[in-house]
Amino acid sequence: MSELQQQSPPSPLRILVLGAGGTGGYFGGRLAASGADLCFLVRETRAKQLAAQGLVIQSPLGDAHIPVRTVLASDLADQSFDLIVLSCKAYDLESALKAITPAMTGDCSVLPILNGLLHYDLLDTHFGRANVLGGLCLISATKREDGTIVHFNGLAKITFGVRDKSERQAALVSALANTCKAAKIDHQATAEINQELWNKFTVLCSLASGTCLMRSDIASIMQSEGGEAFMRALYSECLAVAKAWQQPIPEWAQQMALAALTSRTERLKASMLRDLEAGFAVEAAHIVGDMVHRAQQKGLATPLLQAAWCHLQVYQQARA
Ligand SMILES: NC(=O)C1=CN([C@@H]2O[C@H](COP(=O)(O)OP(=O)(O)OC[C@H]3O[C@@H](n4cnc5c(N)ncnc54)[C@H](OP(=O)(O)O)[C@@H]3O)[C@@H](O)[C@H]2O)C=CC1
Ligand SMILES: CC(C)(CO)C(=O)C(=O)O
Repeated sequence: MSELQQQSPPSPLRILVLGAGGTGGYFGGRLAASGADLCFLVRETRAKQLAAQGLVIQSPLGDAHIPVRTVLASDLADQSFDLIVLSCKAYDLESALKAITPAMTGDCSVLPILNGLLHYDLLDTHFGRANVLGGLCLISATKREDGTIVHFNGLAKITFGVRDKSERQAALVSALANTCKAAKIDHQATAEINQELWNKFTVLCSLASGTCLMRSDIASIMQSEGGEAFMRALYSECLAVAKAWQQPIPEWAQQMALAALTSRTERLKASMLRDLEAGFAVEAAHIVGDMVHRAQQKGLATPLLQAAWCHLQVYQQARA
């Protein structure tokens, strides 16, 4: 546990989770199951589903069937929260921001757990940088059509922290860490969230670009001639972008990333590929497009990322 957890937190934390999908449903469900003061902000179809059957999680870490509280955006105005966890897809950000705005009163802060970085500009503009924590999660999970949250492996970790020094936010981070601890959720309250965000952005962007271009998981890519060199070259392009943006990826994080990106045993694929295989919208602009644009702004050539970005745009055009 980090030094941030030493401070005295507001307790119990009143949490609103926007979205009860793969990530929000999993982590919010685990928190609710432990007795946390938590409510899901959902749309009508999901509200009906959750009212009828509760939140159902299928996971190697334990199946669960949890009665949960929900609220619609139209009924949010009179309720107050300490923390809003934002777990929508990037392409839903505009509607999500509109939905949570009535609840962003008093000392309430927002913790996004989306992949990527671009949403921070939007959130800072809407709610003020001092009210926006940094967050990410490591998990492979999806919401099935029947509403069940299916978690694919044993990894389910959430990482969060204060982006700038702030005692108020440090206390909130500390309270959230305690709440996660009580729910036995693997979590990390970090003083280095900006670095962690770049560590994840670079590995996720490589994984999404590589697995979406090849329409296959990492272990299969490794079986092809040049597959490992391809994944390493993709990651190198992302590392160069991180360095140019003054957030070089530390050696230990590079080693961990490369172990995952070149694993011969893990059938690892990005959630973006799962969405693409299902014919759904993808967060291409938010992840791969953003990395390419950041490279361009620093005068860097990223031919492999560019190929993935073109490929994903073509998918989106065909889908439209
Ligand atoms: N799934 C994974 O394995 C991982 C995903 N991530 C990242 O986490 C983020 C979320 O992904 P994931 O949880 O998979 O996404 P999902 O699509 O599974 O869940 C998002 C949920 O947000 C809800 N939502 C969107 N807009 C609104 C709104 N205006 N009001 C209320 N609810 C809303 C959707 O509701 P509705 O059902 O009504 O559409 C949906 O259920 C993404 O950035 C993703 O890249 C990160 C790590 C792993
Ligand atoms: C890399 C991974 C699986 C880690 O959570 C992820 O974030 C994603 O696929 O979206």
